[in-house]
Amino acid sequence: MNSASAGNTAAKLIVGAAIVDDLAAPSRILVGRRSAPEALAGMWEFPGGKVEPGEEALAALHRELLEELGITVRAGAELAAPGLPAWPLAGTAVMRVWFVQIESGVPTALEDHDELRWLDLADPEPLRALPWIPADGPIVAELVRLTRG
Ligand SMILES: Nc1nc2c([nH]c(=O)n2[C@H]2C[C@H](O)[C@@H](COP(=O)(O)OP(=O)(O)OP(=O)(O)O)O2)c(=O)[nH]1
Repeated sequence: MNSASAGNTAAKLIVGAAIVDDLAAPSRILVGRRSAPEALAGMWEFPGGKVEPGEEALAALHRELLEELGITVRAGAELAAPGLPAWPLAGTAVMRVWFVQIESGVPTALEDHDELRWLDLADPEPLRALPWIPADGPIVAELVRLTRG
């Protein structure tokens, strides 16, 4: 069993994507506003979703991005939680996040989102100011720290 599937046995594993314009020199990120369920509607997130039983984390990320946004991506480094195997979310859920770059497709809100937005990483205030799912706050802070240069 590898570390990705091991993480799935202890807690519900979610995967998310920090979709950047260029993995080598990220200057913009694409974020999504949830349309469902009702409790999360209107909040912004890293597109992604639940890892299915027996599924590898990165395979789940590719599947979710194709289903939700109609894109294929190249995955880069993990946006890791310092000192933790994954970012804690509400309840027992945890999330692993990877930087990805679009390989094909035009991102479109096909399901789970009602708005997608590209935001500048060099001017992170509008990014920070979005009403994120509360658990994502520390992830956004780490994203800004890593990409600000
Ligand atoms: N995708 C995503 N989910 C997040 C983030 N932050 C956060 O707390 N979550 C939570 C919200 C949900 O409770 C859970 C992800 O579930 P989901 O509804 O996106 O999963 P899914 O697409 O597989 O949905 P489904 O099969 O249950 O319909 O993780 C985030 O940044 N991205």
